[in-house]
Amino acid sequence: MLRVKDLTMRFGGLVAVDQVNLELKEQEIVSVIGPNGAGKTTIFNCISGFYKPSGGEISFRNAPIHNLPDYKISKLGMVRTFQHVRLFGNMTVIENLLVAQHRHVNTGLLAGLFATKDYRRREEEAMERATYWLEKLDLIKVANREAGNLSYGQQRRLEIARCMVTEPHALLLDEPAAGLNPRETRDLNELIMRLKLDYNVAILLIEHDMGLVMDISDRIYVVNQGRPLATGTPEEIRNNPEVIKAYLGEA
Ligand SMILES: Nc1ncnc2c1ncn2[C@@H]1O[C@H](COP(=O)(O)OP(=O)(O)OP(=O)(O)O)[C@@H](O)[C@H]1O
Repeated sequence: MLRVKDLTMRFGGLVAVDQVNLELKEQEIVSVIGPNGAGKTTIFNCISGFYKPSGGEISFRNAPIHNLPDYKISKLGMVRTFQHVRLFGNMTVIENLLVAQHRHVNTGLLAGLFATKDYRRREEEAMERATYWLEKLDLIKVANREAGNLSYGQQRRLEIARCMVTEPHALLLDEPAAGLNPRETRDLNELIMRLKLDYNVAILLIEHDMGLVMDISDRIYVVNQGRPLATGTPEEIRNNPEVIKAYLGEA
């Protein structure tokens, strides 16, 4: 579904990502791990169209995407969350989910002005999807609260809901467990598994919580100083001497 070939990203003289290859298949959970500053978020920014890569190729569902801007990539069905929550803090929870869908589906201005039948049907469907995901993510009781007033854990769930209302094929999660307590992390673990199994979403994950990574990943890529270091199953990665050295070297 997603193929990254020889991805390179330079910032001036700094090579933040150096010839990284990566693949995400249907219904897979794949994690990208590595010490701080390894280049993980930069890889995500290139894949999701926030940065234009300096080199390499990225394809999604057999179409090249490395020259596309972020909004076009999300329309193709690949959406992401951010390391630092980015919601519309002054809008209500439900409004955040409706806006996400408006930006995704092109509803013409005229159709909106004249409230055509087709427009009303799409509005209803958007509301149904929003309600469905609020229930799934235990946010229905706060549907009318301003997003900025939610607890941190709720905001992180809302970010995932905001992705899921667009019914994506692939979901990129940037440190979803950061700042969560152990119970919230366990719920997140369960949720990510459900997204894969029940909604057929392929998931690419950046995460520092090794318990979560080892538990849910089908495969793991390790990057160090922008370069690929190892790839394999959780078991293989856990026992890889190069990986152990890279992590211990950091400590
Ligand atoms: N926009 C940018 N301009 C210049 N340098 C950048 C930019 N974004 C990232 N970098 C640099 O690229 C390198 C990789 O950063 P990146 O944020 O991708 O690492 P990371 O693995 O996601 O780190 P962390 O685990 O701390 O989030 C770092 O040296 C960083 O300073």
